[in-house]
Amino acid sequence: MLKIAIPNKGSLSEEARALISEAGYNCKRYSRELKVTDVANQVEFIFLRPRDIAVYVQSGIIDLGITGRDLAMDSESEVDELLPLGFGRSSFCYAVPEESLLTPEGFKGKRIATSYPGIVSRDLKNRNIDAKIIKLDGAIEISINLGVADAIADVVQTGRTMVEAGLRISGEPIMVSEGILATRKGRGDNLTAPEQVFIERLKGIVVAREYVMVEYDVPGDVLETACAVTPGIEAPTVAPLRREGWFAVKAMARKKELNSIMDRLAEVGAKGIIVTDIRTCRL
Ligand SMILES: Nc1ncnc2c1ncn2[C@@H]1O[C@H](COP(=O)(O)OP(=O)(O)OP(=O)(O)O)[C@@H](O)[C@H]1O
Ligand SMILES: O=P(O)(O)OC[C@H]1O[C@H](OP(=O)(O)OP(=O)(O)O)[C@H](O)[C@@H]1O
Ligand SMILES: [Mg+2]
Repeated sequence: MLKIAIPNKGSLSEEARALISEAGYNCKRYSRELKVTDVANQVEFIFLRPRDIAVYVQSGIIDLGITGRDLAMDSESEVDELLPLGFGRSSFCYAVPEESLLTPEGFKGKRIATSYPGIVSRDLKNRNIDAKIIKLDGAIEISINLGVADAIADVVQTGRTMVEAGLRISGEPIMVSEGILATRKGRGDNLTAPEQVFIERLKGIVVAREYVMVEYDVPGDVLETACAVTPGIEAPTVAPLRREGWFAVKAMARKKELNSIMDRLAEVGAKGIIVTDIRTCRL
């Protein structure tokens, strides 16, 4: 039976379960079960600490796992990223007190607090800087205030926690992260049929979340201009309207470009522009 690990708590947990349910699998926990078996799909979902998932995946005990790219990197496990999942997006950054001029280049001999010692020690090594890493479990932002560190390295999403702690980001982000689907290193070209089905279903949803379906009516003389605004994936669908010289156009478009696309369509004379979400897709 296919064994898939899901974070049992933390930022990735809820979205991972929602994605898997949307893909037609049953991973519903009623209380604190460590495993849920989806008999119909022959999959065993195992609930693990997100930080441990890459370690299990590397060993081959678990076939596939959802974790954070930063957590996988920190654990120094030998895993391959099969699919970025589009949630749990964050940057991993150094920060120092707002008034401090300290930059990562000046970290020699300083104390850096983090819960990601693997990432930080590797980064400091790349920079050829000898600093002391203080390993803490959480609430990293307060550590400078409490006097145990001179700088920190932590996850930044909105940046609110850092600002509230009176800190500012120092230097470029060390890495950007999001939830990922991982497998043991080198297995990527050698996946079983049930694993491929699982990946394709997840990919369908992850891609669909980035796109919308745009439909509109347009007069023939500006059809080409409008199609250039919504080229779709292959090409837009164009059908004649029951109105002389008018056409209906339908195409997928990137969600983040949507408002500018609508502005441009309206400008060229498109009417009845309708946008709908796509739940899942196979491109
Ligand atoms: N505020 C956040 N927004 C988005 N992603 C986040 C956020 N905080 C942590 N992450 C991501 O979630 C993963 C860490 O999950 P983990 O469960 O270990 O920490 P957590 O969400 O801080 O949970 P907890 O602190 O409750 O243990 C990492 O991949 C990290 O980049
Ligand atoms: O940039 P922001 O939007 O403020 O989010 C980032 C914060 O969120 C997480 O903390 P969490 O709430 O999980 O607490 P923790 O530090 O104890 O892990 C992370 O460790 C940062 O502290
Ligand atoms: Mg946390």
